[in-house]
Amino acid sequence: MTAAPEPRADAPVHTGPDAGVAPTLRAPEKAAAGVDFDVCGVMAPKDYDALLLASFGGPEGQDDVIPFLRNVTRGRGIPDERLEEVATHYRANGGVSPINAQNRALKAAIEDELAARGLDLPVYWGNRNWEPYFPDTLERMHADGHRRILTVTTSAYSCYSSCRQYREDMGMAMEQTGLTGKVDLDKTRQYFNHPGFIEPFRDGLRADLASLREELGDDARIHVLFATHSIPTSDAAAAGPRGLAADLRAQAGAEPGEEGADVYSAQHLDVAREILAGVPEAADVPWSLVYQSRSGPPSVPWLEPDINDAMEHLAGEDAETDAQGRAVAGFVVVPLGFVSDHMEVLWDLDTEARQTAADLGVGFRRSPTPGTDPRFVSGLVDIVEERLGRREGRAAAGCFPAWYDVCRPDCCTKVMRDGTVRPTTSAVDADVRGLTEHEAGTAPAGRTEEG
Ligand SMILES: CC1=C(CCC(=O)O)c2cc3nc(cc4[nH]c(cc5[nH]c(cc1n2)c(C)c5CCC(=O)O)c(CCC(=O)O)c4C)C(CCC(=O)O)=C3C
Ligand SMILES: [Fe+2]
Repeated sequence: MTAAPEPRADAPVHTGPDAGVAPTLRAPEKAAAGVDFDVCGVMAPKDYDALLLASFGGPEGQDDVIPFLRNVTRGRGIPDERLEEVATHYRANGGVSPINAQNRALKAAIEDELAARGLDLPVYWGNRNWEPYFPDTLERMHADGHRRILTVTTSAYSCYSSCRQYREDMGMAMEQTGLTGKVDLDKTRQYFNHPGFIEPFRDGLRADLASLREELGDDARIHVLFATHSIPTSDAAAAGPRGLAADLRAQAGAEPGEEGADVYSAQHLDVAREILAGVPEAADVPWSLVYQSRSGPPSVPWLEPDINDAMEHLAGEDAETDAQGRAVAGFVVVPLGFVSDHMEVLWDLDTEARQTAADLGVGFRRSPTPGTDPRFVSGLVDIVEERLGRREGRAAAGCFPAWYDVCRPDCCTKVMRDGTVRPTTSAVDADVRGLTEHEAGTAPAGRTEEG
């Protein structure tokens, strides 16, 4: 048995939206004519005939909880004790995840926005882990006559769980339903850096800082925690297209394993800075990027520090005071990793982290996620309009350009425990294995890869 590594409790502390070394992506190369994507991952506009809102899914009652958790963790070796533990989060809420109601509301908001723009594009909803499942939704869409489907997911960043796993589950659903080759199934770009995703967080941070200052006094030391989902460090290292993490490390001077040395944490740091750049009231407030909702065996390293460990480190008995001799008096938590206030937010932040703050005797605020904020909804529809060829330019804030419509070679790869690589949609992996990136641009999009 190898001992599990000590969890890291401290997070690098930053002040202000200091840009650091801005990473840039490789200069785009243009693909050969006649293909519908180029090496930069921009897909030529298509006349899509339906939208698929793709999400995680969640249980609708106590009887659904364990079957849902088995779906989520199938084949990934999450210990039963962890499932029982996570089940209690859902059980405390009547066995109901808030995520389905949130997705119904988001779907309705997208429909309204499409209608307001005169776009006649029916919206369907499907999930990875609960009803309505992808295969059922895709069969329905096909039966309703749709052949060119554009998917919008409720996941903003790049990593296996937030991007590729969606594409794989859609690829599996296409094979399972026999729709491969009969239906075009594309996916919108990851939108972590779209202004419509970022702006709502600014309002939340501004309001929560003000309210915490009102409670604690203007001189109180406040620390902002930008919280996202932890992932295995191996997933973080593999996030984004092949080679990009190495480019980032070279440009940012970060060592492997350090914050910003992988695409996942670099995207989050950049969004944190962009949120701060729009909140002058937070200019002098120290902040950190922290992680939540770790699972999996302790022997497998995940991104750290955990939010609770970081709070303890920053505000516990052994914490250091600042130059004015002040201890941390309160935390504002900005859940920048999430799209809606689902169970991971309600439990891990509003229940656990809030309790940690209470135990430490410090103030606590948790800012809202974008949810159905009109700016967020409008941003998603802007991205849809990009893909329909109805919109010039691809809005993107911060130091990364607009992300890829078509995932780049080896993007967020994960080899399954049984050694297989699963089919995907919206990617070029199979086509470029063993080829140069440029040659990849001549291969047809959407082919499946064999393990
Ligand atoms: C990056 C990321 C996001 C953010 C991006 C996005 O939003 O997509 C996310 C979202 C979510 N994660 C969710 C729930 C769960 N995630 C789990 C497990 C895992 N998540 C992972 C990563 C992520 N997860 C990983 C690497 C695992 C372990 C391996 C695996 O099994 O893949 C487990 C299993 C039990 C456990 O926690 O160990 C559950 C129940 C819900 C639904 C909440 C609700 O019901 O309201 C949502 C939106
Ligand atoms: Fe990806």
